[in-house]
Amino acid sequence: MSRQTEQTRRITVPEIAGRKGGQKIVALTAYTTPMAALLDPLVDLLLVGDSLGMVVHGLPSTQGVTLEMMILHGQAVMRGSSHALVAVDLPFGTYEASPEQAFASASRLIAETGCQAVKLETHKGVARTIAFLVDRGIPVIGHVGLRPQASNADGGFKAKGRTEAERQQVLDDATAADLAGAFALVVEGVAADLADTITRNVNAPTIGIGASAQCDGQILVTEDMLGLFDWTPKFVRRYANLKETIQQATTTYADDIRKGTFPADEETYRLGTKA
Ligand SMILES: Nc1nc(=O)c2c([nH]1)NC[C@@H]1CN(c3ccc(C(=O)N[C@@H](CCC(=O)O)C(=O)O)cc3)CN21
Ligand SMILES: CC(C)C(=O)C(=O)O
Ligand SMILES: [Mg+2]
Repeated sequence: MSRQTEQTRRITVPEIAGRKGGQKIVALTAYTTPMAALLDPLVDLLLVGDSLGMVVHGLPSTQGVTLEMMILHGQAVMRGSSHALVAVDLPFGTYEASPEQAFASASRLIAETGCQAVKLETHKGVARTIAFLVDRGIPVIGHVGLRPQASNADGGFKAKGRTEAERQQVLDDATAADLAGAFALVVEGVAADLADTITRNVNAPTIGIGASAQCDGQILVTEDMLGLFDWTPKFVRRYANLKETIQQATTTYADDIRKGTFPADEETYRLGTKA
């Protein structure tokens, strides 16, 4: 047996690509080493999403996220994981100008973090950039439908598929990314029947977020799923209430300090004194 098969081995790009119509892809976002370490054995794919700008840095949108931020968090997630495939988002302004700009940014993400793939928000014009990266050995996940980096142009975060023209646009974006060689497609915030049509019409597995259960996998922002926030998009299911857990723990900690019961004897060093 080779050393690699004895140890845990990361899920590969071809393994995720091969999940079309098969076992569902389980994906979550991760931004830090400890969270990555907790999620890693339980999921197939960890995404270092540019949502980290909003979720951990308090920005109002994802447009202020830099490549340096993505590299720092990508490195942290790689240190905490050994099983899941790790993909990192290309942030706003680091790939749209040209395929060459995209290659420079994507190759830095791969080289400096060790991640296996990059994700970019895609419309028809980005398809030739996807082909350019894929031709040069960089696996790409496309992201269609609600594109948070386009929130200024869209007038906010708007679900897609309200008009026939919009439905055709999103389907064209998805088909173009698929033909350009994306190995998976995130489909965000689209009408369920449109997500189904996309899933049936592309070769790449689709990973839904606010899309449809017919997608080949699902992703959520981990902090949303764990119940850290009061408001979340409609598509989030809360699987825990960490906000309440953290507030209760902190309230008890504060009470103990104020009462003088923390730290106790067993939490205190009594080192004695040597002669
Ligand atoms: N915490 C968090 N979760 C996310 O899923 C997420 C982020 N942050 N930041 C980056 C993007 C932004 N996302 C968003 C943000 C807002 C809506 C939103 O307002 N949705 C409305 C839809 C309104 C409509 O019908 O068009 C909703 O009510 O769900 C959706 C996705 C998804 N991403
Ligand atoms: C929500 C996912 C798909 C994402 O792009 C992000 O976290 O930035
Ligand atoms: Mg993103």
